[in-house]
Amino acid sequence: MENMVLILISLALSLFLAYFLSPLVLNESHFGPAWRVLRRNMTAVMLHPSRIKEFSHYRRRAGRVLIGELRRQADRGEPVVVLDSFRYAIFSLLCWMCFGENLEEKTVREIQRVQHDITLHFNKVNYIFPRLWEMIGETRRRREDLFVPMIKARRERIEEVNRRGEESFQFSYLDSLLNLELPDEEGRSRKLTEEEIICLCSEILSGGTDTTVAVLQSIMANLVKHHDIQAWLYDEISAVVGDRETWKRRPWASCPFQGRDHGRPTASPPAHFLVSHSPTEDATVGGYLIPRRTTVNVMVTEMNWNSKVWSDPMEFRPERFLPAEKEIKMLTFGAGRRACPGLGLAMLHLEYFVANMVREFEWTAANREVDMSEQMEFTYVMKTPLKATILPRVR
Ligand code: HEM
Repeated sequence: MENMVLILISLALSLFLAYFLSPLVLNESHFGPAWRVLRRNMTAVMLHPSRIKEFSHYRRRAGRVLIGELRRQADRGEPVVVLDSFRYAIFSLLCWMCFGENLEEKTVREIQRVQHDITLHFNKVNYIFPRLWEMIGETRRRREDLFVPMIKARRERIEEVNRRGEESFQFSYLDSLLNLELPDEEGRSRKLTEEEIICLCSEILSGGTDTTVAVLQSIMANLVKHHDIQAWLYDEISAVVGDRETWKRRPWASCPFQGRDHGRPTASPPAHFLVSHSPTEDATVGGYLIPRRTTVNVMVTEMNWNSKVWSDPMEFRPERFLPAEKEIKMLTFGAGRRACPGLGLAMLHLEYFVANMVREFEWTAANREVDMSEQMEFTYVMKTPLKATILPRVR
């Protein structure tokens, strides 16, 4: 009887979540088999390494914004609290990549507020917030009010570019979505609706911001804590700066960023679980049968904390990721067909921002202890945001 009640409650909760959140996110079940076309568009068009290179001027601009903001805070002679500056820099960069225009700060901040509220609704759903439906409706309207004019303007801009035969036109994710043809059930093709485009742009903004920001803050906290490693990294950066090829030949310079398959130099990744997975056929893993359609939650943090897999798993020891030592023992970005498509971009952004911040400033702790304990928000974040004293380096 008790089991029956639990099953009914779970069912009701699932329907509730599906119904209430569907206006904000669209998943594989919304698109059916056409979802593969979208995934290909994201990995092979938007996030392909050659495309990522094209966004380098946005990266430089975001880097300047971040360093400028940190410098302003440091000039006041007070310790800097870095979280908001990190979040704004990463978010603006993703916004420019998504919408293709150098959006003004005011617009970026408005989009940031809407995206933040969407994330908040996800968290509040856990407590079945009474005004949830009303709030979701309101957030959805605000998001539409912001995104629809940008979509329209972009559509017109593309038409104008085609008419004039302009060549130098900066690609954006939005362009790829406006171009896309999805197969429908009758074998014809269709364009994406405005609502679908909004949700897909929103997905990349929320998927790429809090995750990267959580890792960025944790890397900087570790460099503040381990001054010797920061000094070593500074020497490496100074030796290779401006020379991407040399950087590539000196893999130890990238160690704090944990190579391709990792993502966080501390013991836990920003998501403690992957998104739930489910095998389409019976499978056997490590001698255990996983029946078809079982919900599988992969506890990635447990892997990182496992002392049978890692020696001193809680220690910050970037050298463990030197190529000679490196093995794939983590699933920070997931694996398989639903693995994170933003892996390459996230690693690049982390390298870029950390390298610039270490090159510009010497970082020391503002408090005696850097508290590395975590708490759950959209991702796992530092419970006490990093506060540091930064001194411009004399070059
Ligand atoms: C350090 C940064 C990041 C970490 C640790 C991270 C981690 C993850 C993880 C664990 C998943 C679920 C994978 C699975 O269940 O197998 C995921 C999915 C996803 N990530 Fe990331 N991510 C990061 C950055 C990014 C960036 C920069 C973007 C986009 C620009 C992005 C976009 C996405 C998207 C769209 C999905 C959903 C994929 C799907 O449902 O098929 N992520 N990420």
